[in-house]
Amino acid sequence: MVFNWFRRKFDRSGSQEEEEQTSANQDAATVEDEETAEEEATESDSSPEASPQEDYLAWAKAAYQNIQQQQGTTITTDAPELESQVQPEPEPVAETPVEPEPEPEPVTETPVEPEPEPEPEPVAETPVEPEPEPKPEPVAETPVEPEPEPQPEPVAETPVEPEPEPEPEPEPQTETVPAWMKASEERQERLERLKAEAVETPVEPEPEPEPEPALSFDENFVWSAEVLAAQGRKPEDISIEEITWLKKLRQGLGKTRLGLINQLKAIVGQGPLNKDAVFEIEALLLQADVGIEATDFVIETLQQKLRDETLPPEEAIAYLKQILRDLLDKPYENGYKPDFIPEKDQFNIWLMTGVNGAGKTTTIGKLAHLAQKSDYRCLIAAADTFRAAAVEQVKIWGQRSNTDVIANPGKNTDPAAVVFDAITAATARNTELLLVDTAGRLQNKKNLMEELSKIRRIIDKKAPNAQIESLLVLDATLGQNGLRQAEVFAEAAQLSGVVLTKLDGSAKGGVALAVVKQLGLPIRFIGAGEGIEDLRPFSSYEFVEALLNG
Ligand SMILES: Nc1nc2c(ncn2[C@@H]2O[C@H](COP(=O)(O)OP(=O)(O)OP(=O)(O)O)[C@@H](O)[C@H]2O)c(=O)[nH]1
Repeated sequence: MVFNWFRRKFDRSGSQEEEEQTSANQDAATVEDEETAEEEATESDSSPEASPQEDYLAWAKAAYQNIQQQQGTTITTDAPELESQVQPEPEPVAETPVEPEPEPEPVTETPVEPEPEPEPEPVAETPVEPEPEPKPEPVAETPVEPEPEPQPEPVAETPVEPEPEPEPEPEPQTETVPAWMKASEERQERLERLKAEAVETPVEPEPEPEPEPALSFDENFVWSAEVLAAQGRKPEDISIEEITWLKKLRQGLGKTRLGLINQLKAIVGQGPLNKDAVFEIEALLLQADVGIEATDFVIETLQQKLRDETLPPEEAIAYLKQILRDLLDKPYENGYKPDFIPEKDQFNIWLMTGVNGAGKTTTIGKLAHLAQKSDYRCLIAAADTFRAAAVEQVKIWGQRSNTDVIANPGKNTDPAAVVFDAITAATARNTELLLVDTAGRLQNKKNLMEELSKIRRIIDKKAPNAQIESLLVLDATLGQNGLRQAEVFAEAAQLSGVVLTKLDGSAKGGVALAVVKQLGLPIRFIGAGEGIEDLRPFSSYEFVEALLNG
């Protein structure tokens, strides 16, 4: 079954929460009437005072059964066992946190791939032979690396390093680089890119778009179901992809949430905020990289409310959530359209900008995959010609997402020329979404502006009727530093919004609020992992729930 993420329904305002909750309760009751009469469900049905939590639980069960049916009952976990798991409040979730798969990544070997096919085979050979076969030279094949050293895979992000092998330093690699490679900066960059690539390839062997992997009726499932129910969704409309994503989002924001929620609960709900409380909240928010402007705004708004009314902690937190959602949705009041969906049967061009390393290429691959899955005709333009390696990297993601890539094989080609070619190809193929990779590392703002505006000119001339959007890709782990870089892009490109990447495992999830407050841009997509499925459209409701709900 194809699930269209672009057209997925979700509540943006969160303002209908109560209304939706009632409707969720009704839905749950209806399904229970029709479906198997589980004791629990019957209880909540018959009790006119069923707590919202019980209702959500019933709703979650109905959704769970529905997904089971969709999947031909491949899921094993028994619902009864669930009761015991779900009753406890979401508090202790803390353990589940982050690192969805602390795989040790057998990165080292892969880098040499000249054309790392999306197929898992190349990696399959390399890994440590399970059986010490009597074969003569099992190891001999792997080391045939032509150029870069077996290398230390410094890949800063993945601190997983299985075994610090004999070569611990990231430096030695510089020494061992052949002289010809040191010769030019371009070569150095190429080497860097190969290393970066090494991180991605191993992701391959993971089960990718598999829909069935981790579905069990556990606390995460119930949490996800509650989030969906609160947005007015019906149990029969829920897709396993949504549950999988919400779980990932919640786990990804685990670190940030842990740093916030318990302390906040303890502080708010004690009446008007005194000086100490203000300091504490300020420190908590700044620690989560919410930024000064957004932090001030949040505290002021909260303080105002708490001066007017005495709220118990739960209500104070609910109000705080509302403040955060309003802040995240603010750009829609300032001219940015709330829906960010490529128009079907029209030509849409999305320019992807951002500094190298922010996750631009990965995002393009994930977006292409999302577009393919949502039934769009998609094409990628490899217009980051500033770094030769970037083109190869985009091509790999093109293969992974089954999307053609238009590139110019020449060196130092004009990016605008690549865009020109890509538009020609897109027009001939009746493409609906053209994703354009652009250079992130130009020497200065002037160059960047010139290049982006040249690309825009070409697009305007060659595709005057296209719907053009410009997205800035930002690395959440950089927090405030990333924002500084972003300001340059915000000036250079007429941005339509931001893609926030690497939210998984970052304790700086609050940077989303800083992005919106400081740049005035809406967040359009968020990335919470390196896999092709790990990027989804942004929902302020779901984000805030993942940030502050147990
Ligand atoms: N954990 C995590 N890693 C990510 C995410 N998005 C991207 N990455 C990783 O970030 C690293 C850099 O990603 P790229 O897509 O190459 O970034 P880029 O430099 O902007 O792309 P180029 O301009 O082609 O260099 C890679 O190792 C990605 O796997 C994410 O959401 N979560």
